[in-house]
Amino acid sequence: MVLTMNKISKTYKGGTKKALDSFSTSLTAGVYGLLGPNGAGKSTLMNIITDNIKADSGSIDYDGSNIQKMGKDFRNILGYMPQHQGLYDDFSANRFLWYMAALKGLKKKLAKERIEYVLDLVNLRNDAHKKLGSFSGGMKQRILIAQALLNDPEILILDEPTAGLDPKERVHIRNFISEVALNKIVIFATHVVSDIEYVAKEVIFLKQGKLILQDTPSKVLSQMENKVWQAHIPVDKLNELQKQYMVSNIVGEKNNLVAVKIVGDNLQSELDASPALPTLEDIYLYLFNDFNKERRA
Ligand SMILES: Nc1ncnc2c1ncn2[C@@H]1O[C@H](COP(=O)(O)OP(=O)(O)OP(=O)(O)O)[C@@H](O)[C@H]1O
Repeated sequence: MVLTMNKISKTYKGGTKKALDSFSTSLTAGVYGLLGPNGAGKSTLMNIITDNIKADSGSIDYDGSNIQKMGKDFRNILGYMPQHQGLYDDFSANRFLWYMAALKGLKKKLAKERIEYVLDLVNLRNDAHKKLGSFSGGMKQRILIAQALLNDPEILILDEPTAGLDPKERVHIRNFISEVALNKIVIFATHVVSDIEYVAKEVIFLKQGKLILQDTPSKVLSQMENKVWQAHIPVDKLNELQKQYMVSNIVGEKNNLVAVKIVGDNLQSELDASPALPTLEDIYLYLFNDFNKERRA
């Protein structure tokens, strides 16, 4: 089970910059967290893998076969949960899944089995006859993941599956994703770094269409030593500090002091700071904030 992307590039009609710029990687079973700010190219990449849009150049192979040539055979092993999927509010969950199963071309007997299976998997069996319009945000996300799993895909693509969820639902969904990922390639695109910190086998950072870093969370964290610092400063210096540095965390302390976590290069002497343990979120800020660019310039 290997999905290989070879130098994929895409510029939209009328666009001046590349939405994807020679993107290459190789994915095997497990969860890949796809991280990047708005406009980094995440949706473009997912739309190219799912064949919703065509790349200008480059190719994608699955187990050595070109996915364009595989055609329907590739679509049959793909599950996709798009970011903005219109839900049919008047449909019951059950009817929605039957409808999606028909679109995927599942035969009636198999569709019945799979619908029962996915309803159990996402813990919505008892709500299957309720209208989607009455579902909570978390239930809606779960039914959308369920439809992506109807064909038991080998490749599962999830575009912001935890958007708009409360912390409990969020933990529930991500645990569920790591469970189903045991024998699937899962691409999990998100802005919420903490969602993938604990479930991703590898994290892929995408910036302006380019892959800038891909590694296991622990290796990414270890590469970022000496980029995250902590200092204790008087509270009245906080505003000034935030104008000059990327402050990732602030905690009030006694005696008008605040403990701050700051992300950036060589801050030890400048700020009388000591090294702090980085989180993936700190690394995201380091890679995507403009403070470092300005400071390096
Ligand atoms: N249909 C389109 N036509 C023209 N430009 C587009 C189109 N879709 C995306 N773009 C541009 O391509 C670039 C990549 O966009 P893309 O939607 O892939 O990013 P993203 O990482 O998914 O962003 P977000 O997190 O906001 O969903 C952006 O500069 C965007 O403006």
